[in-house]
Amino acid sequence: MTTPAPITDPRAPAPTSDPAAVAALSIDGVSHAYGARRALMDVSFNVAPASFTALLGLNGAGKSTLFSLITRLFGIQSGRVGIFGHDISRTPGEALRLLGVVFQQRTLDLDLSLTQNLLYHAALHGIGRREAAARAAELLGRIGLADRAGNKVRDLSGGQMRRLEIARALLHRPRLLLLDEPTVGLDVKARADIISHVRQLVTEQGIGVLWATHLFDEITASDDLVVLHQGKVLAQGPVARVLGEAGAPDVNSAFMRLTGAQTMPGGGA
Ligand SMILES: Nc1ncnc2c1ncn2[C@@H]1O[C@H](COP(=O)(O)OP(=O)(O)OP(=O)(O)O)[C@@H](O)[C@H]1O
Repeated sequence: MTTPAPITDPRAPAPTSDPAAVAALSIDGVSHAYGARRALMDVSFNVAPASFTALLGLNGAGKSTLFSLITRLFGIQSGRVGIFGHDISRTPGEALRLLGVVFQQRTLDLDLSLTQNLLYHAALHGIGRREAAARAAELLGRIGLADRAGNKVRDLSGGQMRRLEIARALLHRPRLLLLDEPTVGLDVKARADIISHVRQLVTEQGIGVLWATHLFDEITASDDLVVLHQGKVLAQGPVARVLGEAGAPDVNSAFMRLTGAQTMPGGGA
């Protein structure tokens, strides 16, 4: 992959005297219920710009529900979600323009080429065809798939499809990227490639990342961590602080102590 150029998007939020003061994502007192089933209870946390925040939780913790609220698939029942200070309920256009998403389920059209998938998505964002073609070519180069541009997506491996989905999520140059368990079903090498690619987006382009996972080994000491369990945030902050507060030597043990779990969500599978 080539070194990406920094993004200079005129639609990025106006700089403030302290840009770090504006969270890439702010979740403030968000609750959600499916009928009588309460999926999220008073969830609050922030994702800083240029940070990698891991949202760690077992199946059913509420991660996908939270993503559905942030992306406005579901209406917000209570609480507030902001993206770079834009309330997603009150100014959704401004907020969503700054957001890129990779959903848990693949959403590529398998019978279209890689380029066609990207151009289709760019058109949905109102990006002109010439500009879209240039961005698509650049992004395919970055994910090492330039030589496959005209191939059908059906012929890609699972890891290559994921990389293409990440490229697609970046086409409109978002400043915040959400990924919902993006390495599920991938082999060890493909997982490592995806994680290192996304970490590069943080360090080289300043993108704020929220990475939902149930796998401890995807989390590193320099990350921010949110532990979500049965719809509640049990701990949050830099990994070192969470470990200190839990009195645990590693994320695995901290998770066990915080949740009282007897079995672990997985560390390497
Ligand atoms: N459409 C729905 N109708 C009713 N209950 C739902 C619905 N979607 C999710 N739930 C419930 O809400 C809770 C949170 O589920 P959610 O899918 O958000 O968790 P998750 O952490 O993303 O887990 P997974 O990784 O398995 O998707 C679970 O108890 C789940 O059964």
